[in-house]
Amino acid sequence: MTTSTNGTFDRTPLIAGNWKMNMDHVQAITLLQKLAWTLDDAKHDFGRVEVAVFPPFTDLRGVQTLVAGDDLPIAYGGQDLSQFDSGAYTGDISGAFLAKLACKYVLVGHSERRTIHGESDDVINAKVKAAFTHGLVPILCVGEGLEIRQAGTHVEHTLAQLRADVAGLTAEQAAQLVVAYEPVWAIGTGEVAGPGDAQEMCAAIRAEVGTIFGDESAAGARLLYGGSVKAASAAAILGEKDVDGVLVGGASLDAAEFASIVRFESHAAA
Ligand SMILES: O=C[C@H](O)COP(=O)(O)O
Repeated sequence: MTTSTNGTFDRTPLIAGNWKMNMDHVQAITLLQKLAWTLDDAKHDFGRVEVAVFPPFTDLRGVQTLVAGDDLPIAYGGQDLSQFDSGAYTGDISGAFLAKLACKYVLVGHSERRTIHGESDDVINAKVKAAFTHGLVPILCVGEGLEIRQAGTHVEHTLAQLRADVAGLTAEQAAQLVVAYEPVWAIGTGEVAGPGDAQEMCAAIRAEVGTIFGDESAAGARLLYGGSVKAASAAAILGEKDVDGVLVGGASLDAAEFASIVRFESHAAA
């Protein structure tokens, strides 16, 4: 199966910016406007390389208003959702609320949710299903910690997470899924997994999706790499054939840096 060869992509690349717990609702508007202007100046072709941002929940209404008002071709989504639809779940956010705000995507199972909030694969599996129930595309995050990487069992570990998190999906849902491989040891540390590491895992994930759901799902699912991605490191990672995009944390808070990650990919694809 071919994915990206000489700049031709079988799947639309996705460059996603996870703002984490940064940017209040006022700062969010400034950042998004700057990003939109920078990409507009660069004549970015959004049909060729998709751009999405993941602001905190409190920013989403403002983001929706700006995107709709200025007709911005930038997608957005929540950083998490509840596995439940509604009810007595203090502090949680329903996928229905995200859908009502015209979110396209939602992050599920980010390593910070797994470690800080103790989310299990069962919960993450329920959240992936809840996303589909509400018409959101889940960006499922998987990846190993440093000890597992050092033990050399990172592929096995990550595929076990994947299997648990996608259990019970249909082949059609799996074909729409986005999976972000984020080695925990590379998140916010400045340590970037090499392009070869990203490709190794993305190829393994694609093969596993094929084994579970069939070839069509494997060909449709988009696989991202995340972990200390900067403009300087993005191009080489995005040049790997099974890597369909990047999930960017820190560097997405700087409009110019994030835009150059997006633009480099656009140029590579041209
Ligand atoms: O969701 C994004 C990842 O956690 C990567 O974050 P980072 O680019 O700051 O390392």
